Amino acid sequence: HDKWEIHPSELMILEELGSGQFGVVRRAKWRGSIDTAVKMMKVGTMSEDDFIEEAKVMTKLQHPNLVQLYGVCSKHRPIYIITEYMKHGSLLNYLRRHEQSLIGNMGLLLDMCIQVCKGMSYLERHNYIHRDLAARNCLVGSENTVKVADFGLARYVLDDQYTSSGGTKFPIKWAPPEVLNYTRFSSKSDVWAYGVLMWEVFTCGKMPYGRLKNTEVVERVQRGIILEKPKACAKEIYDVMRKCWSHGPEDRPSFRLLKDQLATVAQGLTD
Ligand SMILES: Cn1cc(-c2ccnc(-n3ncc4cc(C(C)(C)C)cc(F)c4c3=O)c2CO)cc(Nc2ccncn2)c1=O
Repeated sequence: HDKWEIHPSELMILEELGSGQFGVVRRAKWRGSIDTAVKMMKVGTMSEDDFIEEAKVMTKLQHPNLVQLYGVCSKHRPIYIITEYMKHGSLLNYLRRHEQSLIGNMGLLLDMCIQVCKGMSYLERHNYIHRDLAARNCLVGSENTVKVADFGLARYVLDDQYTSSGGTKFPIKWAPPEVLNYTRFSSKSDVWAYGVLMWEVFTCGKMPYGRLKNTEVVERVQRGIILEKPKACAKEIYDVMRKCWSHGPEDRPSFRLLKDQLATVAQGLTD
C-alpha cells in the first residue's frame, strides 16, 4: 500500500480557496478532522506521471516552515494533490491586506523573512531547489506562521510560457542573471529570489521594479542595477538583500548563513 496515495473517499471537499494555472484548489477535511487544501490538477497543465513519482520524495520533506505535502489521489483524472491548509492564504495577499498594521513593525516583517529562510535552509540542506520562490508562493497560517509552498512543482509545469525564460509567465523579476541567460537553477538562484521576497515583505507587497516591462528588468539586472532600499527597512537588513543579489551565484550567501545573519540583525533590533 503506497503511503502517499490518499483515497478520495477520505476527503470531504469544502469551499474553493482559489484557482491558479493548475486548476481549482479547495479546502477539505481529511479523515474527518485534518484541515487540508486539495489541488484538482487541470488535465494537460502538468506532467502528472513524473510528478506522482516525485511525490514520494516530496512527502518526506518535512519542516515547520514548509507547507506539508500529505499525498496524492492518482488513480483518477484529474489527480488531486493534498497538502497542509494555511488559513490566511498567500503571503503576498496578507502583506497587501495588512499593510497598515505591518508597515511600522520591522520586527514582525523580519520574523516573516526568517521563517521563510528556515524553510529554504531545510530545502537547501536536502539539495532541493524551489525554482519559483516569491511572496505569492508562501502561505500564512495562524499566529503569523509563514511557510514555503509549491517547492519543486515548477519542474512539472507544461506551459512553456511559464517554463521558458522568454515566456510571458516566467518569473523574470525574481530571476538572477544565470537563470535569465542560461536557466541555470540552483539553491543560489533561490537565494536571489529570496532577496526579492525580502523586498516584497518590507514594502508590504509592492511589485518589484514597479511597472517596468520584463525586457527592461532583464537589461537592468544584467547591468547590475538592483532594487532600491524599501523605506521601512533598516540599512543592515537592506545589506543582507544586496548580498542575495550578488551577480555571481558563488558570491551570494547560503540560506544557512542567511539564517544566522538575520538572527543577528533580529537580536540587534530587540537590544
Ligand atoms: C495550501 N493552500 C493552498 C492555497 C492555494 C490556492 C490556490 N492556488 C494555489 N497555488 N498558487 C500558486 C501555485 C504555484 C505553482 C508553481 C508551480 C510554483 C507556479 C504551483 C501551484 F500548484 C500553485 C497553487 O496551487 C495555492 C497555493 O498552493 C491556498 C491556501 N489557503 C487559503 C486560505 C484562505 N484563502 C485562500 N487560500 C492553502 O492553505
